[in-house]
Order: sequence, then C-alpha cells, then structure tokens
Amino acid sequence: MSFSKRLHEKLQPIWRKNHSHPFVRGIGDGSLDQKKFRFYMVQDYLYLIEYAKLFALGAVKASDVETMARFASLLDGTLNEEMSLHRQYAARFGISETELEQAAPSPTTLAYTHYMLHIAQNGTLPELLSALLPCSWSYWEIGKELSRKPGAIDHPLYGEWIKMYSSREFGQLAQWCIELLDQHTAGKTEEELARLEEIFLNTTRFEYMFWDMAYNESMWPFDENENAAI
Ligand SMILES: Cc1ncc(CN)c(N)n1
Repeated sequence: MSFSKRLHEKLQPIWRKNHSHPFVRGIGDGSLDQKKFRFYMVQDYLYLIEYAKLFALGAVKASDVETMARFASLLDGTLNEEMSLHRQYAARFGISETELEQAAPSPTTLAYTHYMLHIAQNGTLPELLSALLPCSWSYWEIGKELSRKPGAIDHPLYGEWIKMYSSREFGQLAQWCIELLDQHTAGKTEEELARLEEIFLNTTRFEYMFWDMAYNESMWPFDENENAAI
C-alpha cells in the first residue's frame, strides 16, 4: 500500500470531522454567519502567507530542477491565485490588503503556522511534505464534496470558495504533493514512516482546530486592556 493511501485510511476519522464541522457545513448550505467567514478569511490570509513559505523551502530542499520548478509554481499559485480569492473577499468586506497583512494572528493561526515552519526549516523533504499535505488534500476533498451539493457553487458569497477548492487545478497541485510524498517514502523503514505519520497527524489536527477557531472567532482568551491597573 502506498504511504499516502495508508495516511488517508488512518486519518479518515478526523477528516470526516472536518466535513461535518458546522463551519464547513455552513459554507455548503449557505447558512454560515458572514461575520465568521470574514474572521476566517483574515486568519486564512495570514496562514497562507506562512504556508507559502513551505513551498519556497521545498524548492531549497529539492534535489532536482523539475521538483524545484513544481515547488516554485505552487508558491506562485498560492500567492497569486489562492490568496487573490482572499483579497477579493476582503474587498467585498471592505478590508484593504494592508489591513489583511497587518491583522493580528489568532493563537491557533500562530501555533499551526509555527509548527509547519519548524518542520519545514529543520526537517527533511518528506517531513516538509507530510506537514503541508493535509492542508491542500483536505481542502480539495472538502471542496469536491461541497461542490456536489445542489446550488452550493452558485451561492453568492460561498460559491467562489467552493469553486476554488474543488477546481481541477487545485486538485492537481494536491495530487502532485501526494505523488512526491509516495516517491520519497518508498522503501523507508517503519520508524521513519511513523515519524512522518505523526507530522501528518499533527497538521491534520491543526486543520480541524482552524475550522473551530474560525467558527468561534477565537482570539486570546483575555483583553489586554482590561485590568490595566494590575
Ligand atoms: C487553514 C488552511 N488549510 C488549508 C488551506 C488550503 N490551501 C487553506 N487555505 N487554509
């Protein structure tokens, strides 16, 4: 069995939780409170700024020009296509690009991006791929599932989001990362695979936490201006 198939089977219970999360269901049936979506969009933009750096680090760690070029195109696609969707949504919400970039990250955004970047900077190429894959793979699965819901892609607000993440282009990028991980894990020992599985599991957990953070609009659990006299 390929390593990606093993991961997919093992992590299904958590992935299904993503699909049934009220935030994801709300995008699919159009019932999601727009304020929550606005919060998500800002946090996701901050997330993607950091996530894009994994592709740059992937190019640094690649050992051939073809792989470097694919990572470069993933970096370009994230900065100029995926994040352009966010910029368009932000404009609809009256948020400027500067405001987007300067927004404060939530604790979950910080924890997730710092974990991924730590692995990417300090780990091997298969470790980097294990950290980034739940992101694109799980969104592609969610996008495809939501796009099959009658009327979902025509929703005036959430339709564009569903179209982006169910698109063939987005799927091809996820598929390339899956194939690269399978190539790099063929013949690895069980100990090495277990380490990669652990990384994949951690970013899978963070994906769920990100939906939850967005749904609850969670920032730090206190207001720093309160009790200023203490
Ligand atoms: C948190 C998160 N995870 C994944 C994706 C899809 N690139 C995203 N935009 N945001």
